[in-house]
Amino acid sequence: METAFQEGKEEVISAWYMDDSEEDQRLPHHRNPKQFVSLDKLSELGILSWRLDSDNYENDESLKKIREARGYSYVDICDVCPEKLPNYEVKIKNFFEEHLHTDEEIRYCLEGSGYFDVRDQNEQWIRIAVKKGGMIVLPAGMYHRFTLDTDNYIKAMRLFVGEPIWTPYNRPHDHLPARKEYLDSLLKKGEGQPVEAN
Ligand SMILES: CSCCC(=O)/C(O)=C/O
Ligand SMILES: [Fe+2]
Repeated sequence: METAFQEGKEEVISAWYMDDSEEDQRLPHHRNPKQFVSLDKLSELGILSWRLDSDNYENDESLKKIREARGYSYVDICDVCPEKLPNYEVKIKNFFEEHLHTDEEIRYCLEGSGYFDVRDQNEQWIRIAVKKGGMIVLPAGMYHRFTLDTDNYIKAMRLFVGEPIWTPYNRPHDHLPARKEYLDSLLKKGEGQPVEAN
């Protein structure tokens, strides 16, 4: 099974700190100079990632192993683009509201691309670009948001343990047990304390 980063192959998952401009959410929003974020840093924040063979997702042993190991019994596929997603404008607006879920958010990009934005331990936005073949898991209780990029299309597999619960809890929902458990997990990894600026 491949990690999301493979030497010599195009990255299917990359991440960077965002600027704070109000420009179109679909733009990359790099800082100047660019400040990339490693997959190790994402993993410290509780985010898992893999590179998978999206042309063979129906018979992919690596995907089967991940599903078995993590109990991802539910799968569906959703197209996010103006032509295919009913109620597109409302949904796109809702995806980009900062929110959390009480379960993991598991997405596997089969075609197209998109941005998942998360916050680091200092509340700074990190933009995670997911392309064809990239699969990510955002932990339960982690605030995040999603937007398409300027290509305006993603075909994503959504996975879940058991019957899916898609409810987004818009920020602030800090009293939820899932939020507390997420913050505790960061503390245990030594990631919970804000880093003092010099
Ligand atoms: C790429 S799937 C659409 C985004 C989504 O389902 C979600 O919950 C974003 O936070
Ligand atoms: Fe979400």
